Amino acid sequence: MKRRVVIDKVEPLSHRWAKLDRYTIRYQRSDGREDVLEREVHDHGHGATVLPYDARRGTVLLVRQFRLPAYLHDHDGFLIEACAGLLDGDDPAQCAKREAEEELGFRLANLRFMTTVYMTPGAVTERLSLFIADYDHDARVGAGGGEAHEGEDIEVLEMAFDAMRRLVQEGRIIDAKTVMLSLFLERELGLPPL
Ligand SMILES: Nc1nc2c(ncn2[C@@H]2O[C@H](COP(=O)(O)OP(=O)(O)O[C@H]3O[C@H](CO)[C@@H](O)[C@H](O)[C@@H]3O)[C@@H](O)[C@H]2O)c(=O)[nH]1
Ligand SMILES: [Mg+2]
Repeated sequence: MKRRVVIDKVEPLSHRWAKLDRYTIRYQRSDGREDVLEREVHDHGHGATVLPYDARRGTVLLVRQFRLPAYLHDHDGFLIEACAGLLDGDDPAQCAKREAEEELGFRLANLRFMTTVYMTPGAVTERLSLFIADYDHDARVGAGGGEAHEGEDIEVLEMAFDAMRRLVQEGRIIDAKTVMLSLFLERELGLPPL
């Protein structure tokens, strides 16, 4: 069978922290005709994210940090999110555990893989792996907060899972991975709607 996609040209537009390339492709449409398309693709690697849950206290751990892209578009920029990070050579589960220690200051147990999703498939190559895990206060390994020398300034939030669910329902948690993880944990716990 003839290939539907042929990459004719890749032009680097910016190769700094992330890579932005302009691709010229020949794409065979479903009606059989061929289109020549230009698409700009952003590549900063893949990532992992985790929502830790303390079943005894009914609490979750989240982070709040400044996100410039949100600030530029109708938000104060301080998003409430699940802890997350770029893989940096680790596999997704190792990455989730490492980021939990760096950003939250907790060692996680019983990490459960939920799914891997494309966050922005029209423009960004990233695949993000989602996990839920257990934590408790005996597994504290540090203050959290992230890597200050890399410009991270992360506030750790601990709240009742019900409070998190309300923030999602009210549209005050609007980070996609965080909303997804809230729904996964809700399903895992078999909770009725709020
Ligand atoms: N120099 C430079 N550094 C950057 C830039 N953008 C981010 N960084 C730095 O790169 C690091 C990224 O931190 P991580 O904790 O590894 O990732 P994240 O920003 O939390 O992103 C995670 O969640 C995102 C989705 O919400 C994901 O897109 C991402 O892949 C990852 O999983 C931080 O130290 C940040 O300061 C940039 O344009 N330039
Ligand atoms: Mg992070």
